[in-house]
Amino acid sequence: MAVVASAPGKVLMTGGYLVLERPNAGIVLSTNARFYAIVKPLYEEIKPESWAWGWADVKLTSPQMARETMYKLSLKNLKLQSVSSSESRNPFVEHAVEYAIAAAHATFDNDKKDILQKLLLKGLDITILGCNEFYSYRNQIEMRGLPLTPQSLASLPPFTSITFNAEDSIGENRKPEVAKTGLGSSAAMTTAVVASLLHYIGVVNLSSFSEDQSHGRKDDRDLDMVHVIAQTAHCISQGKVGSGFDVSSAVYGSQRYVRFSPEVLSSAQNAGMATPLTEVIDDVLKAKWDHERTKFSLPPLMTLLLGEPGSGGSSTPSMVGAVKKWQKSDPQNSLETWRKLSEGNSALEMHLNTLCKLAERNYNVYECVINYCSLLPAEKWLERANEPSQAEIVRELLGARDAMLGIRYYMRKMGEAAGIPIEPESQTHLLDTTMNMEGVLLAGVPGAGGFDAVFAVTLGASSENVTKTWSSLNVLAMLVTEDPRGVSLEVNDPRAKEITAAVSSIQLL
Ligand SMILES: Nc1ncnc2c1ncn2[C@@H]1O[C@H](COP(=O)(O)OP(=O)(O)O)[C@@H](O)[C@H]1O
Ligand SMILES: C[C@@](O)(CCOP(=O)(O)OP(=O)(O)O)CC(=O)O
Repeated sequence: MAVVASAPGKVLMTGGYLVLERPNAGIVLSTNARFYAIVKPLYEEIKPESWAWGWADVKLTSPQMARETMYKLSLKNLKLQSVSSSESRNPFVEHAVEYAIAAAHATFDNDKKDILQKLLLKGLDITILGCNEFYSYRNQIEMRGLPLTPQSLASLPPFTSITFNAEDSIGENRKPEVAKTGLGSSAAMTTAVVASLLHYIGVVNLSSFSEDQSHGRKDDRDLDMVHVIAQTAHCISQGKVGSGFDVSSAVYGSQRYVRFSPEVLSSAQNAGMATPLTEVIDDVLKAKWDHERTKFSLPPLMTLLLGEPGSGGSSTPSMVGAVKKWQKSDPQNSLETWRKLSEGNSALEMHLNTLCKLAERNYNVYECVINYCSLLPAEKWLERANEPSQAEIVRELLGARDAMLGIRYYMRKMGEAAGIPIEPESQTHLLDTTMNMEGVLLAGVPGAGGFDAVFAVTLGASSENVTKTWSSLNVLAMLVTEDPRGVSLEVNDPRAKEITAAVSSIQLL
């Protein structure tokens, strides 16, 4: 029957660029924006001619891109061949399918391989769906004459069609193919496809990673398999080995992340056309995956907000290229800037962790401080503390703010030196204004920076006012919140659930 799995999008709060090099850490928050993959057989019965030819049919549907692609999967070498036009191809999903099936071959005994063969001969029908939050709908909202508010976003049907950026604006340093918000759609998409397929063919059992059973999980071995296959597929499809924080958070959820050594992927990168895929995946599975993942979540009563200033996103690979070029051309200054950034990242992490501990130690005092700070601008926070335990919490809040200001300063510096807009002036203005609003702890450009959505962390109930002020500043507050869950097995096709949710949210407006 149909298997539906989902994986979340992310916000890299600290560690942009630095996380590309071990042992620098990045703090990544996973979000409620999820990518879904639905896998089911194409045919009820095995088609007799498939037996003879050793090919299985694979159909990939992306309703939001109005794309439907047919492939033939060779059961001999496990490679996919498209029988549709080349522009509708999706390398992320193609690699996800090939590697997931190769993982089965690398781990199954002969009996299981026979069962797999029969299952594949029924064909694979794969549908991929990304939540609206992954994509920019500003243009549609403006065109429909709706206000730039989260309520307007909520009125869009779930899994709305994606806007493509104009062709003449795509390319180096400019805009990506689709108008995206920067939540990591390709990583979440690849992970969701790998998870649903590995579960469908029986390589993993994700039943304990469904929403209602997520407390009783025993170990992460099945997730580790999803991670290795999704990470390999994502890197090979992108043609580059990034830090992998986006795939890691798509698999495991919010975390503090230190990257894997790129060598673990060398056999996949160096594989020639003739290298058997099973061999490649066997090597990758046996490689020494040395990434580190530690639990991380925002302290209580803090809310992650994302605001879309409206320029259709930035192209990350070209920004990474520029930073690497600058590191080579000016090793001394770049090292110094990275050192400062690394200090700022550690300081922010430390203050947030301390705040979690203080909340645990005395929740009442913590709640009281957060509530009064949520009504005041930061410079008034300490004035209001009337006992040492309150002042202790405020000092941590102010420490987190200062660390963020330092991070922003050095990120801007790095952008200027590398000649790329990591925190462009328009974003600086928006972030400064946001950080001066009542109840805002911090704000910044996530990940690689640029013109993607900005993030803010707000205290208590202040997020509502921030959202309103953003709207008056022409910034669209997105319907994104932190959700620490990683991969999840879903009970239903999300379109059924989303319709119910959309109807109730319209009734609320
Ligand atoms: N719903 C979708 N259907 C098919 N492909 C998608 C979908 N969403 C995203 N993609 C693919 O992912 C790419 C965007 O990935 P990427 O550039 O990594 O952006 P992001 O920052 O969101 O990860 C798109 O160009 C497209 O190829
Ligand atoms: C520069 C980076 O460290 C962070 C990029 O983070 P983003 O969150 O901006 O990523 P995209 O989803 O690709 O836009 C590169 C990396 O870590 O791989």
